[in-house]
Parts: sequence; structure tokens; C-alpha cells
Amino acid sequence: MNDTPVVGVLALQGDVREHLIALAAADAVARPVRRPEELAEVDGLVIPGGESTTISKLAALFGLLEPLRARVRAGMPVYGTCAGMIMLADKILDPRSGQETFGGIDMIVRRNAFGRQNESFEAAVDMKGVDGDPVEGVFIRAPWVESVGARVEVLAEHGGHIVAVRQDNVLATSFHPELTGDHRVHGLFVAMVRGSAAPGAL
Ligand SMILES: NC(=O)CC[C@H](N)C(=O)O
Repeated sequence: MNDTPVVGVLALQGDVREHLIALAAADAVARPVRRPEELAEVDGLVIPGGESTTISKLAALFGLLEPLRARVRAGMPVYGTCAGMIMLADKILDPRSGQETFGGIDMIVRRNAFGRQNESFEAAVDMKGVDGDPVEGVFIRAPWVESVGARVEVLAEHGGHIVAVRQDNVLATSFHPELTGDHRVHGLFVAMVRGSAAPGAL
């Protein structure tokens, strides 16, 4: 791949702009993705935080559910934050009726596990694959990971709960690095897109 990968941000709902800025700061060409034709043109994709039930509905409406599932299966690197993490789980513990995910990580997530909007918090999180100081984890109605399959690498925990994981080409965090101005997690993802951060090497 050339040195500057093109990384899309799924732009159906959620904090799209913040991810576009963080990806550009991490040396990717970043662009919003709303249509299957746009999905076909990116080397990697970020699924932002927002509301997973809304993202699920809009993805079906925009004809993106199947094309996106197919690209994840084909090995396209994908990174989901918060609602994006939920969208990448093979299973949701407490889904709304009809709520679908793209899947990609053999895990079960619990939505809103850390509490409601007014219980949002920040915490220092030590994350495997991110050198130096802990990352500032911003948790907003965040999910946690209840359980993972054998192929899932746990990258971070907070309060005894799994909050960052990777399975092969798919990365997910309960928290929102795009809101902190610290672009190291996006840097890790861009390295995955470039093919320079192999699974198990973190
Ligand atoms: N900040 C977020 O992305 C919140 C996620 C939200 N609780 C959901 O279930 O989708």
C-alpha cells in the first residue's frame, strides 16, 4: 500500500468530524463514507460513537449492512469507538429489538454498561499497542465487553472490565480517543491499515 492510506469514517450518525480530524492528524487521508460506492474506495474505516441503534437502522437504510460485513470479512481494517464498538460485536447482550451489528469481533458487549449520560467520566487507561503515558479514556454511556472468544486480544481494561480489544483486522474501544487531541490510538489504527501493526505484535 502507498504511504498515505485512505481511511473512511462511517458518516450516518455520531461524532464523524472529530474522527476525520484525528485521522488526518495520524497521517491518513480521511473522508466520510455514506454510500456503498464510497465504502469501496477506502482502505480502512472508522465507526464513530453515537447511538448504535440509530447507526444500525441507517446502515440498513443506506444499503451498507451487507457490503460492510463483506469488507470486514475480507480483511479491511475497521476501528469502532463506543457505539462503533457495539456495531463490531458479533453479539449484543441487551440489543433493542431488530438491532443489527456488522460484527467482526467474537465478543459479547453490554450497552450503556458504565451508566447513563450524566455518569460519563474520564479515566487514564493503559492500552497495549500505545506507547508512553496511559490514554485519556472518555467514557460516554459506554459499553463494556462482557466476554471474548479465543482469537480476541484484550488491549485494555478499566475497573475490571474489558474496554479495548482487537481481533485480526478489527479494533474497538469503549472510549473516545477522538475527543482528546491525543492521536495515538488513531495512529495505531492507521498503522494497521498500512499493514505495519500485525495482530499479536502489540
Ligand atoms: N457515546 C456512545 O457512542 C454511546 C453509545 C450508546 N450507548 C449506544 O448504545 O449506542
